[in-house]
Amino acid sequence: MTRSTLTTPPPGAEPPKTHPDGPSAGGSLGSHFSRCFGCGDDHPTGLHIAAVTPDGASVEAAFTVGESHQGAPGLAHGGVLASAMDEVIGMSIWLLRKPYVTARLETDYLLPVPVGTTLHLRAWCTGIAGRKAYLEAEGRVGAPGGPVAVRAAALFIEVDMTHFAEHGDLAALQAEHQDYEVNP
Ligand SMILES: CCCCCCCC/C=C\CCCCCCCC(=O)SCCNC(=O)CCNC(=O)[C@H](O)C(C)(C)COP(=O)(O)OP(=O)(O)OC[C@H]1O[C@@H](n2cnc3c(N)ncnc32)[C@H](O)[C@@H]1OP(=O)(O)O
Repeated sequence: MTRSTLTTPPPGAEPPKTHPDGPSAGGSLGSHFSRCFGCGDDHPTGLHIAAVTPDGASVEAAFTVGESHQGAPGLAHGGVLASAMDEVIGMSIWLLRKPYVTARLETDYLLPVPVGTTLHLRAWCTGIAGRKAYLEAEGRVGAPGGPVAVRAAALFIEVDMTHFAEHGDLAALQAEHQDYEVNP
């Protein structure tokens, strides 16, 4: 795939160290926020992506393209597919149990994806350098070994939990992350 230097781990980048509190091999990841567009159960028009980790380090999910995901008639909207990539990549870095946000997301569209297609998504981290995490994802048509329709590479940046409190909805954060303290 075409991947820029900005999403390529630099020399000296380290492999990710998964956190003991994260799910073990074969475990489900769950949603990080009930109203998240990507994974929230309570989002009325969200993607409702539910992922598992086969090995404790990467994530896998199946996402079926629906009527509400169209761009051209009968075909998935590219932005929706990029959202699905962003979500599974975000889920894979959350295995480290440190908060990260997307700084850069590069997406390659290799095949048109008709409504009704199930994309088998996979995401993994290729390296950590300071606050920067380098990640990749792919979406394969119909089966985990099917043809690749979408590929992505991303740069995520580690933030403090105060990022979400200062810029987002503190009450919603505290409601679903009871362990979050404003002044720990
Ligand atoms: C209610 C519950 C919530 C709980 C949450 C729990 C955790 C989450 C769990 C699970 C997630 C599941 C999945 C979620 C969904 C997917 C994730 C998203 O979509 S996130 C939303 C979109 N992204 C943003 O809104 C970021 C907006 N941008 C920013 O806030 C800042 O720009 C930020 C934090 C990315 C960087 O700002 P700075 O001030 O902290 O740091 P600086 O110095 O600017 O950058 C640090 C380094 O990174 C490079 N950098 C930054 N942005 C870059 C870019 N776009 N391209 C290349 N390099 C970049 C810089 O050049 C710098 O590098 P040098 O240290 O100098 O080498």
